[in-house]
Amino acid sequence: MSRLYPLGFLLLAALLIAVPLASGNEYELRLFMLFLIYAMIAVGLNVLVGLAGLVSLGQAGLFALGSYTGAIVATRLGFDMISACIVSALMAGLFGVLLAYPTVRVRGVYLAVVTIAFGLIVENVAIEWQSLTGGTMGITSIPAPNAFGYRLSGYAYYGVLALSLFLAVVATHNLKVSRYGRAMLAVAQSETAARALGLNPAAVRTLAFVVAAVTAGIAGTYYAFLNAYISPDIFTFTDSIRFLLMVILGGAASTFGPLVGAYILTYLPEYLQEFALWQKFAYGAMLLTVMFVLPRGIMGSLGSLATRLFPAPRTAGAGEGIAAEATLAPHAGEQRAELVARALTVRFGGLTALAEASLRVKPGEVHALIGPNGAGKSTFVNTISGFYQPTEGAFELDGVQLAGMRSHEIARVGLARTFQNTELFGELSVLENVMVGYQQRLTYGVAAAVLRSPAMRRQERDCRRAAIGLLAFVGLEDYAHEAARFLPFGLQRRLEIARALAAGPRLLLLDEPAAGLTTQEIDELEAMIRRIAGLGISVLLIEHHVELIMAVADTVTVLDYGQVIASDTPARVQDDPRVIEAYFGTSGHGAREETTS
Ligand SMILES: Nc1ncnc2c1ncn2[C@@H]1O[C@H](COP(=O)(O)OP(=O)(O)OP(=O)(O)O)[C@@H](O)[C@H]1O
Repeated sequence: MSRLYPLGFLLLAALLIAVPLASGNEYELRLFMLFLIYAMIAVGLNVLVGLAGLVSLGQAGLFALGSYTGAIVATRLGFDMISACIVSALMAGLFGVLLAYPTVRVRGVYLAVVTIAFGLIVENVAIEWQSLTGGTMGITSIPAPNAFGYRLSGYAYYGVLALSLFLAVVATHNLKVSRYGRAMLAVAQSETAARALGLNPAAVRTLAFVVAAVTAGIAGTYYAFLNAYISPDIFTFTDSIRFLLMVILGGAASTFGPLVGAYILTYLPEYLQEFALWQKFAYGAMLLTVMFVLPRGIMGSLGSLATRLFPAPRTAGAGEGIAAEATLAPHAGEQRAELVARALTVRFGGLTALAEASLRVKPGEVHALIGPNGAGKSTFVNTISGFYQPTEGAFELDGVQLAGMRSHEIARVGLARTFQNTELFGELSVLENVMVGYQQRLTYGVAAAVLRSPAMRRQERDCRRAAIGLLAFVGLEDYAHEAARFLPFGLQRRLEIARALAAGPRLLLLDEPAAGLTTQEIDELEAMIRRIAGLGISVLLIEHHVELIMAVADTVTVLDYGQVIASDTPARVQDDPRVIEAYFGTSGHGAREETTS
């Protein structure tokens, strides 16, 4: 599929050049320029909706903000169109940050309501703040499009719009295939896993909101200059719905989809005008039909079809990968990590899930944490990885105090984890899942991503090669381009381990990695844990599978009712009467048998 993108960009450029040559009159050209402006909004909104998975129904508010800002600085301060665009981009970007803030607490339908409220507020401010906005009369006599003191002719202005749209499509596409696009997709699919890999969801979502806001703001200023007149009734809630529909109809997350959606939703109402009475009905019915037949939008569905017809090889290119040992050793080999938890207490209301639990994972060892159901193992894991905050107590990794840190900050210190119920990014490929794990080691910025700078390409290449090597390490190189959700369960568990390793941890926390695996898969897991430990990575293993623990653990700590009742070598622990008592309620049985969870 990626081979088709250059062709798509070429086709888009050819179309943008051909249209003004082919358009018969000024009205046609003007309508096409309106489409270019709407397409710009849709392309930016696609980053928010398609990549970050957030729904905004307030885009008309940002469009209005850009329009009014541009119109005000142009009419009152004499700014030319380019300077007006810069001011409105900054203004809209600022509001993008403000709009992103509620996502810390609300998502889905609640976020949609917040964005609707924003759109309504902008509309009302535009009506009520008469001295600035002209109230319902709006702002008239906006100067003709101009740049650097020169007035732009109709065709020159078309050129500016076409170039801006083309650059917006290229920039958002580059963002999509960079670490930022991957981060957005990852956060949208599993925020928990993304945090555990060191991604800050708030920052990722803010970037998506800012991109969507800035493009809408610039489009707004272009609109004001095209129309020479703006008023509040041009930016209604219905427009916000239309912008969102452009993205969904064209194909959310696809590079060219929003253009197709914007084209249809700009021209369709025009074509349907002759059916006066039936116009709205026909419009709605057509949309419904398309969405029913093509649920992933037009370009999204075409993309899926192309992938089915011309499937890419599932496996990664032979010899492309960097050996996992080379990727992991510099981070783990030199300094083996020590985790120390001191008197950790976690209470949920009246229930004490952990009671002054202390534990020390010695540098380079495999340390197993066991205990009957409800003993507090998951609570311990979730606490030291930052998903729960301890009520009391402290814990540190190589002397760095972790208590009070958030999960993504702890991940960045060098602790990576897997999950009891696997938390993969299901829609991403197996390779991309591991590349998200590698994310923290990439250092290029947003500008480098948008421009596809040499540094960005080099780092991406290294990331890809390291990810392929890690897939080979866990035996998944043959599934590199398969969507993660299609992997059998046993392989999903392995993928989670590869992804966690990609983060370059010094301590790897495996939460019941053997649950649901076959005997053969457990044997392979055992070998894998040994190899990981062999690289100098300390491992904390939460497990019920006694045989596995006996085989790989250097130390076993036993929890019961939130308290540590034993911590010793596997052999000593399994003969400890308190442990036998905890597991069987009597000291008469041996604890050698495998327990079940
Ligand atoms: N978020 C939570 N809110 C309230 N109580 C919780 C929460 N998480 C765990 N608990 C309670 O804390 C106690 C310890 O649970 P935890 O899940 O840590 O045990 P576990 O040893 O991991 O059990 P299992 O082997 O079944 O996974 C249980 O009584 C559980 O009900």
